[in-house]
Amino acid sequence: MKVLVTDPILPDGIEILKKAGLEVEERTGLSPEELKEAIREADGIIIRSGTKLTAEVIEAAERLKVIARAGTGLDNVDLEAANRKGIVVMNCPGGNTNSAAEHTLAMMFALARNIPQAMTSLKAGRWERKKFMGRELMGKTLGIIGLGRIGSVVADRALGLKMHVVAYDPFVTPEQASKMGVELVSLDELYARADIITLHVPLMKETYHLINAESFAKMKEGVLLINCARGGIVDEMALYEAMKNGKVAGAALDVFEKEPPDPDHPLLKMENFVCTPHLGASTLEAQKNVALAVATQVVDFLVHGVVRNAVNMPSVSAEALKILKPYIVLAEKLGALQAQLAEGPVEEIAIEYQGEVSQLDTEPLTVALIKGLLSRALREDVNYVNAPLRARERGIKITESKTETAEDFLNLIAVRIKFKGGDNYVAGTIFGKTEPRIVQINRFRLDALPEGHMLYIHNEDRPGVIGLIGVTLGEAGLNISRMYVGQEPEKRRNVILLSVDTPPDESVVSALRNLPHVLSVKPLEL
Ligand SMILES: NC(=O)c1ccc[n+]([C@@H]2O[C@H](COP(=O)([O-])OP(=O)(O)OC[C@H]3O[C@@H](n4cnc5c(N)ncnc54)[C@H](O)[C@@H]3O)[C@@H](O)[C@H]2O)c1
Ligand SMILES: O=C(O)[C@H](O)COP(=O)(O)O
Repeated sequence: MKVLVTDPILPDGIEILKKAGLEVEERTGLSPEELKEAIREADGIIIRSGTKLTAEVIEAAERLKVIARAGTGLDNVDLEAANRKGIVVMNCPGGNTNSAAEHTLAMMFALARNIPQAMTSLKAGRWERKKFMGRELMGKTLGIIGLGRIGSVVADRALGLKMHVVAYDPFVTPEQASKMGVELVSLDELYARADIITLHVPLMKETYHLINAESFAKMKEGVLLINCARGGIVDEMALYEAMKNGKVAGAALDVFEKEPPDPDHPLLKMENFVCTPHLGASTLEAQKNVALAVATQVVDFLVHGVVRNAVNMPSVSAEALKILKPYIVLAEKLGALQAQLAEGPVEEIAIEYQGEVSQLDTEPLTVALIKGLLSRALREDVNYVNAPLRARERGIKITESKTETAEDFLNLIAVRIKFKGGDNYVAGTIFGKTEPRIVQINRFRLDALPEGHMLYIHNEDRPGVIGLIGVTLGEAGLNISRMYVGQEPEKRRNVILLSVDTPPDESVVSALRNLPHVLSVKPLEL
């Protein structure tokens, strides 16, 4: 079997692959066309952030079984395309955490003491002691957005520097944060209080341009900004404007929306702009960790059939998978639904398996449910193997119970979650042998296929409301492919679950929210 390696990894990893009898083809710097050609005959591919595995490239693969990322971020892999082709996608989270955190600290010091600018000036023959007046970090407030693996290491080191640390992470509880010595605050409070802001969230739909003109307006005058997470989280043109008008006194980026950035990128011309070419994980230690981990994982999978750190596949035998698959899909969707309905960090998940499903091995279902729930927050860092661990790390209590009969269905998976300030109940079943259905959301009974872009609407049960919703969506060019209505007759209230062909944007959602008798509207992705 052949493994294609399209970004540099250390020879230690290559050795492991070869020793296991795998043929290795190392080809870095390929154009998309060359990549399509090279991937055609590969059984496995090892990448870092330099290789873009788009749907088109993945489609070209004829016998690819595994995509393995020597590192963390998987935003350069089209997961949907890999899922469609049944290709296992795995990463090596953790191996470069320390290096990425240390790079963030290096950026913070560089900004606070103008080190790169002062060095450039001195090398140009100048001696400008007055110009490069710096600031101390001790006593300053560091605002961390994303208190995961890297964010927590940055917090720990910053506390050692005697800084105050505040953080925003909607998926972390105040108790977990305070155990780290960090005060959990809202995003607006972080903007208002932080002298330095650093980003440690994955790049996904929800975090794209998270830092934009509006956010800069809420920040302190003279704030410093660091992004060692992913390009695209910061709107670079908005940053340029904020630096030009003095709101941001300095910024340090290790990552760019387009890598490498165009040479005439306006930020590259700013004196108070510090940058590195995506070096967060570029240390011998981190590269050794990820090279060894990625090669061992690929050998384990291709040679021994063992899956580790996969983000898109449960670890069950092929036989059992046939029976469990529809329930795995349902459980994961119930988890994703609960994650999107929750109004705060999840504290408890109680899962009840009723009827036929209670007789099966429900462990992979519970794991899939937790993965569905946590994927909203952790994306590439949660998989079928580590989902329970990640839930435990976050202090989420999980209970599982089974009853042999289900009142109205042959099988039912019911999930109640408690979050700060409330709880939600959802239940789903499998119709026939394979069709997942959501049959209850809180008090509302319905019969909905959980798939794609959906809108979850609460409304008063009055004539004409459904018509108005249809017209509003129609005027926005959104096609309703399915509609489910659940009723609560005593309170004359409905829930409506709509499937739409394309994701509704914020203007459509707010137009729906403003309709008479509509109580709430939530877009969902299932
Ligand atoms: N510059 C580099 O070379 C380098 C190296 C490693 C990782 N990274 C990047 O850093 C990112 C973070 O890595 P990690 O290992 O800490 O991941 P992680 O999954 O451990 O942590 C991410 C945190 O972000 C939080 N989060 C998710 N959505 C959020 C939102 N909208 N607002 C606030 N918080 C949110 C999650 O709850 C989680 O705690 C990776 O996704 C990767 O893109 C960059
Ligand atoms: O997500 C990661 O692991 C980092 O961004 C490292 O990327 P790299 O492997 O391309 O250095």
